[in-house]
Amino acid sequence: MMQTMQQVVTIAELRQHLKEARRQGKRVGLVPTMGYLHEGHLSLVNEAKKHCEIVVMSIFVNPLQFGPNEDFDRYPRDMERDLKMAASAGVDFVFSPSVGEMYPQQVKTNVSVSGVSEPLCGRSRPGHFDGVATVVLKLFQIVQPDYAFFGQKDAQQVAVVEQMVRDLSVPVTIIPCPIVREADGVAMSSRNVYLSAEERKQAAVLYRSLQLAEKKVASGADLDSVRDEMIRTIEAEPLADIDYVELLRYPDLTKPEAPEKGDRVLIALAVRFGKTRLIDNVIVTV
Ligand SMILES: Nc1ncnc2c1ncn2[C@@H]1O[C@H](COP(=O)(O)OP(=O)(O)OP(=O)(O)O)[C@@H](O)[C@H]1O
Ligand SMILES: CC(C)(CO)[C@@H](O)C(=O)[O-]
Ligand code: BAL
Repeated sequence: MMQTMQQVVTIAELRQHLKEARRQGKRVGLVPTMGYLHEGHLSLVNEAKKHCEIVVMSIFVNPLQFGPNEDFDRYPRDMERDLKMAASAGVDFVFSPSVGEMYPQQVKTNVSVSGVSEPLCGRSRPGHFDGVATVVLKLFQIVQPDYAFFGQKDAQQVAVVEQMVRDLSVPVTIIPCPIVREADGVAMSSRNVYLSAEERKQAAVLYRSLQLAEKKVASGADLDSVRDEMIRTIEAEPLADIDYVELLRYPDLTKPEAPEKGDRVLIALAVRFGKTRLIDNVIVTV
């Protein structure tokens, strides 16, 4: 019989439910999100259901990972809609704590992963990955999942979480999941709702530039010249304002002199359209 989904807002209550599930020998999967769900999030739930009998989705807009001038206050939120979508995707528990439940006192502990947190979004959003690592470790402590599911759209986030799990021997298996895209190639993202019609149209250049680069890198082209060509392609759209375009070895995120056969290269970008900052990437094996 299909179990009905439950929304849980306290750590204590969630722990109680999961203790019972674990006692029955069920595997627990965690899908961490910030809500305002779309097909990208639901693909993580689908994957989780393949591995686990119990799927927990967290919905929490984590203030620790937003800079002072970022969009924490205006981040899109719609819990009613999210609950309906999560239920029809087959989530068992939505964990949606308040900020006060997660952080009842000023947080004095910071989880900081050096190296992989530093380039790309780490450079543009100082402190962001400390906030991510801290909340993800806290969610792991609360849920104690067997598996946790993360989208490759945030490829650097996957690298940071995997490094943290290895370094701290966290007993969880991380499953990275492929990027889900709209028909024109734009990666699904909660922040796409901020885009005007014209910005949304021009945003299709991001995946076009990634596809172009993917082909060139796979056939051994020089990485700096691929980067230059991507920048020219993106800048042809008048509303696109580049934050970064980088090609780095994955998952250590170091700059390869010349990639060797078999190396994985992350081609990553962050581009602003008006006030909206979009990220996207592809990973190519040379
Ligand atoms: N298009 C997508 N395909 C696959 N996974 C995705 C996609 N978009 C988000 N995810 C994953 O869902 C999880 C939760 O992400 P989050 O709630 O921040 O969504 P988001 O759409 O990326 O939001 P944002 O607009 O903040 O970037 C992350 O692991 C993220 O990588
Ligand atoms: C993993 C995460 C839920 C932590 O707040 C967030 O960074 C996200 O949505 O990718
Ligand atoms: N998925 C990324 C979360 C953030 O932008 O803060």
